[in-house]
Amino acid sequence: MTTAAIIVAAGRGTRAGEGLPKQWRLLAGQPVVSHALQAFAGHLRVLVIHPGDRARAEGLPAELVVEGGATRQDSVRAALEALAGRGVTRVLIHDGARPLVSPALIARVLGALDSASGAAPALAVTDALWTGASGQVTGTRDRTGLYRAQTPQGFRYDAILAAHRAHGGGAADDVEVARQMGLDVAMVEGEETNLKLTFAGDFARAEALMAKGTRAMDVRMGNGYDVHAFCEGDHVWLAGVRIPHGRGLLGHSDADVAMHALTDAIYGALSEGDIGRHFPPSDPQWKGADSAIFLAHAMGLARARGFDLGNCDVTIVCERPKIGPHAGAMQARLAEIMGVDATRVSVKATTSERLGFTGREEGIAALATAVLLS
Ligand SMILES: Nc1ccn([C@@H]2O[C@H](COP(=O)(O)OP(=O)(O)OP(=O)(O)O)[C@@H](O)[C@H]2O)c(=O)n1
Ligand SMILES: C[C@](O)(CO)[C@H](O)COP(=O)(O)O
Repeated sequence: MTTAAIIVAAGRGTRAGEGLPKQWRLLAGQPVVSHALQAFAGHLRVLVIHPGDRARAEGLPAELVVEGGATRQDSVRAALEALAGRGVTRVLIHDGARPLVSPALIARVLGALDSASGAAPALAVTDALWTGASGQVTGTRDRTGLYRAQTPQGFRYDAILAAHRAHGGGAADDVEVARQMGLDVAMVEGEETNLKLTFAGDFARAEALMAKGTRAMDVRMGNGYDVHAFCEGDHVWLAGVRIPHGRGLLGHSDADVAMHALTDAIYGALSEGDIGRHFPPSDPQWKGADSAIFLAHAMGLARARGFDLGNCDVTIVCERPKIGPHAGAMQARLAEIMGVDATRVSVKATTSERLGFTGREEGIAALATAVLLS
């Protein structure tokens, strides 16, 4: 299942006043939209920009950059069209001007999408509602059943693309577009901290929230250890990299001992047992399997629970093959599978000074530690 995250950032931010459009101003040292993009790491991120902002978008963490249109709705439509034919099944549509969206909120929307064609966060209106004119209160309104809509708004991709194509324009958000097409949209609990930067004064509030951390951070740590024996062969797979070697490694899957240790560390951090629980060695379908499947599954479980990888550290114990020349490629491959920046991944190696089974070159061992943050 491929989930795309569309981050709309093609507006001009006129209500926020003079200067750079709000999504390009700095918040905690980074452009506002960069915070929003980072929150969706691991998904196929589409950044929608104004045609004049190409240079500003360079180097931002987005897999696709698309030019938006005159309205928010046009911008979303441009991104949905750009995703056609890419195998996307679900899409999360988020304002680039909401930099404080949390992993837990994203997980709630995705969770609700499992049983609905649309899902979006909202907060019940808690203040009294008035009408007013010329600085005077002119009336009151019943607030029962009224909600403030937030993003990300999540949908089945085909359904929301069809809804946008059929819509005549003028919708405030994608829930309105979806509902006009008869799609059901489930509501999940929004967050006060998930504010949309709209007026100049909102920046100070967002900066303060960032400085103190918007919520208690949940930190989980796990470790993993694995061993595979050498057998006949001409290569080994280690941390997703194929290394020519005079022997192979024995295992039900591709016997990637380093990837298995890391996968177990993530399962450990989630109290989810180990690879054997999720991919039993007795099941023939995993014979010769690419261990990337296991690592991607563990990270998928983590994200479904609102966690992302803080960092991980893998140590491979062997006399040979020499790991140093391959460590960079291993780091890059593990990061790619987990959908994180390579700076969060460390791969190193040690010999055991010719002692024990690794010293006698009977097999390879690997240890890993992973920290998950929510
Ligand atoms: N043509 C547009 C208009 C808006 N947006 C994006 O939609 C989000 C929510 O819109 P809003 O807060 O209204 O942003 P602006 O339109 O930029 O603000 P303003 O109305 O003050 O000009 C923002 O991330 C904005 O960049 C967009 O991608 N394309
Ligand atoms: C989509 C939205 O963020 C939902 O609250 C909002 O409608 C977009 O901002 P705007 O100020 O209405 O353009």
